[in-house]
Amino acid sequence: MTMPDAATTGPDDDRSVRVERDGGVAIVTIDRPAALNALSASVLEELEQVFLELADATPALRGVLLVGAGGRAFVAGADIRAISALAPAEATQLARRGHRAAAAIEALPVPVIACVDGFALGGGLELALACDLIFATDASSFGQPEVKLGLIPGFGGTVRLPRAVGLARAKELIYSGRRIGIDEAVTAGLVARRFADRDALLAGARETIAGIAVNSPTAVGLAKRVLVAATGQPTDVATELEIAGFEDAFRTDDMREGVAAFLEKREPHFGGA
Ligand SMILES: CCCCCCCCCCCCC[C@H](O)CC(=O)SCCNC(=O)CCNC(=O)[C@H](O)C(C)(C)COP(=O)(O)OP(=O)(O)OC[C@H]1O[C@@H](n2cnc3c(N)ncnc32)[C@H](O)[C@@H]1OP(=O)(O)O
Repeated sequence: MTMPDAATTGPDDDRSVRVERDGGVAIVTIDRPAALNALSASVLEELEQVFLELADATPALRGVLLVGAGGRAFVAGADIRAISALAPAEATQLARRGHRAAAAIEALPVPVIACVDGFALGGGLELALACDLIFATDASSFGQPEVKLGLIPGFGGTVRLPRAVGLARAKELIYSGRRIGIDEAVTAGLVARRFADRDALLAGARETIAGIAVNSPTAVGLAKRVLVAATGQPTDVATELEIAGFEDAFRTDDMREGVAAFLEKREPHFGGA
């Protein structure tokens, strides 16, 4: 898939996942508003491909905003119509496809911000949890309602939701399947920043990426690699992962530049190598 820029995507574009580049920021839009951006097999495949290809755009790429089209939902879950036709083995295959898309997001060495405006449910919340940060508008709601369909989360919710909100709250949300609003989502630590509306949300997400982009791209990428790999691991395993990342930082030109700039009392100029 070639990486289209804003000029090559338009209303008649049949992609379910669109990518627009704006300087160092990529905006990835899931565009199935008639189904509240529900995740189909092709959306999952496109998401994985998009994020794998964005890896080739670094270090010029400094951050990604993941958004849902239509103004009512980020993503309202896996496509229930499609799920109804699945055999168990097919469901497993598609869940693995979803996990691959999440892995591609976590492997991208730049911050990915899920910009939620509306519903983030089931696979939609799980997709947001694979991102580095969840920012949301006051109109947003979140939940893992799979048990209401006789299912369980199949896209990492039982792995990442406890890490975000703690095991007890994750259990209550997954067992009850209830939706929570923005107040509870912020209190629970699920949402990092809230905004009055979509414009403020996207502006705030860009501001956060700009604030990170002044730092060494290699250091930010190494920090993400360690945080993704180490979280949830036993302490001895996690500390070894951090030590390996710390050692890798000493092999970078950015580290030399950062230390030299401090000692020479000047601003660093990081090349991302
Ligand atoms: C072969 C392809 C397979 C693709 C599937 C991929 C599976 C693998 C992916 C990884 C595994 C994911 C595992 C995940 O954990 C499982 C799930 O996500 S299960 C789904 C969880 N989500 C939900 O249960 C939410 C369902 N939606 C609702 O509850 C409501 O729609 C709402 C969000 C509360 C909004 O309600 P309303 O405002 O009343 O709006 P409508 O209900 O009328 O919705 C408008 C329109 O959108 C359609 N729609 C909404 N959600 C989905 C959905 N999840 N899948 C498909 N379609 C959806 C809804 O049917 C309406 O359409 P219309 O009737 O107008 O045609």
